[in-house]
Amino acid sequence: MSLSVSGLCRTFSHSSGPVEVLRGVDLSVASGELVTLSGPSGSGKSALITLLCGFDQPDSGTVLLDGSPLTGPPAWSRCAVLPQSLGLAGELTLAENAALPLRLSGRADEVHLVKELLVELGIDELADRYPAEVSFGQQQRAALARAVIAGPSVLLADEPTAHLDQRSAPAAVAVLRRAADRGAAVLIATHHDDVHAAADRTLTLRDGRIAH
Ligand SMILES: Nc1ncnc2c1ncn2[C@@H]1O[C@H](COP(=O)(O)OP(=O)(O)OP(=O)(O)O)[C@@H](O)[C@H]1O
Repeated sequence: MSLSVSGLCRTFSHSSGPVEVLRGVDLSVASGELVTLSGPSGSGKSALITLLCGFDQPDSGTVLLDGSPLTGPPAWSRCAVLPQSLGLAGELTLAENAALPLRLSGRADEVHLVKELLVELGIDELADRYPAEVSFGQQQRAALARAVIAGPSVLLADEPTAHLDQRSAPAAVAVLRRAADRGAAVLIATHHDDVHAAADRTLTLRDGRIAH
């Protein structure tokens, strides 16, 4: 599975008038590739990720998942996302949140994978706590576990190490890298050099387009 984007445009309306944030974004990420997306704050990285996972619709342009046009949020096993807002379910524990993609896709027999992943990310002792009972960085690692647990074909992550310290960030980067090594097309918006260092390529978003 690969991700291919062409001519993606998105303008937001503000009281001061329309703001053209994405002005013809073209990019592709192949299966097995980890690509990082850099760009100044406010350049549209999050807006782009939100379009790529089908949470928002572009004004024009196309998103292809393995050649098929994206028309709305795809199945989690096809395209998983770690959004900046995390979006954990507050009524589920961290372990239940991480296990959700497996349960929703009829793979409850694989929930043992959750424990391994939470150990690797250093949050296994918090497995039975609810999101409101842990720090934002701990929630972020649970959201990362949920994003990778079902082995998605396309993995999108928005600032996945933004709230992690130097002790916990390397494990998160290793989990993202392994997802690519297992065949996912991985696109990560980040400001962090340690994430860029794990990438096969880095793209820069500037003035609404991928800079060349
Ligand atoms: N839903 C929205 N409605 C209106 N404006 C929006 C919306 N989403 C994003 N924007 C605007 O689009 C621009 C890009 O925002 P975005 O969050 O994508 O930037 P970013 O590159 O991810 O920034 P950062 O690195 O700070 O996270 C900003 O000017 C923002 O105000």
